[in-house]
Amino acid sequence: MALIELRDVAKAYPPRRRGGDPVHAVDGVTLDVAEGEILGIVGYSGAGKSTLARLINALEPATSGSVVVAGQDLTTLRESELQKVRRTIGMIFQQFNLFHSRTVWGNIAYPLKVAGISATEQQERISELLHFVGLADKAHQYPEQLSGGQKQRVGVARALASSPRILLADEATSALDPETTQGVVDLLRRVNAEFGITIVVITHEMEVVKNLADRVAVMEDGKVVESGTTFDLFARPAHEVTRRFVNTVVDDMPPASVVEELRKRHPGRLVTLGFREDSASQSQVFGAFGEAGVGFELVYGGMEEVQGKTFGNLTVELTGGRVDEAVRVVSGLVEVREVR
Ligand SMILES: Nc1ncnc2c1ncn2[C@@H]1O[C@H](COP(=O)(O)OP(=O)(O)OP(=O)(O)O)[C@@H](O)[C@H]1O
Repeated sequence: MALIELRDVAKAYPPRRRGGDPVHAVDGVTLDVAEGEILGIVGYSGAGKSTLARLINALEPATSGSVVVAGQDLTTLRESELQKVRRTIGMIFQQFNLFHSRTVWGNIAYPLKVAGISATEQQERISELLHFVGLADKAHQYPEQLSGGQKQRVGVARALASSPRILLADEATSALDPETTQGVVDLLRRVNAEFGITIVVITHEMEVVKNLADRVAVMEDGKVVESGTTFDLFARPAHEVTRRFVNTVVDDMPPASVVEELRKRHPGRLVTLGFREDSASQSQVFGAFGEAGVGFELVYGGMEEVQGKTFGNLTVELTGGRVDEAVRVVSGLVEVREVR
């Protein structure tokens, strides 16, 4: 059984104006998150990602459908039972949400105090967590003395303090620069690998999804429009929204503005070759061009690695030789699209 099971879940808010329509923030979502998995939830602003997170961590009730976390159907639980479920879920946020008047130590101690953990145990746990997130030397500093990346590390340590089974990260890296983001992504991978904690990452940053998630669900207008393994989604995005997200980090065909520039320098035939893990290799494809006496030059695109598998879209200029015959042969090996 999955650790999180959403079945036809909907959340509607009252109309914004009197006489208006209700806002369907989440609209019929069915989704499973397996124990130990890292799921990315991607979508533009207003797609319903944060609302879905609030349904999973029992901060709000669903309007309809069922939300089952660790075998418990949240829609049937009393408040005291919901509180227990909330304790199994840690959260980290875009703005870190640290207590500014408490030190790093005090921030991490807070959930432990609330849970009534003894002072000795608190000491031990906090010191362990500080080492884990690499902030042992910052215990007595205040959040304002820390960088964004360090603040988020405190956020992670505080979320882990109560030993959750699930960590929900809501745009947790969106306020950080790319290098710091990668540091937090690496930390979250360790959280998952070393403690087996299931992670749900809500983000609009595809670089984060690419480097962190096992599986991805793409949301639009409150619905999951596409889901699959991270590799499949990146290598073969089916829905328009997915394609737009994937194209922020993976080159597809060159866009019109680039084609115009390419044409000035490359008068030959331009084709985009789509390499996938189960298609032919680059040496087979370029060998076929060579055999037909066709010259080729790479002019746009590149190869990507996702989940340890490579794929990519390479646009090449073909010149001379038996080009039609070569393109026919290569079409049987990889996906070939003409650039016009
Ligand atoms: N408490 C609320 N009351 C009324 N409408 C809400 C409430 N919370 C969210 N909404 C609406 O529900 C829709 C989905 O919002 P949500 O915040 O879940 O989207 P999101 O994908 O997380 O976007 P963002 O990244 O901008 O937060 C939006 O139209 C939003 O205005």
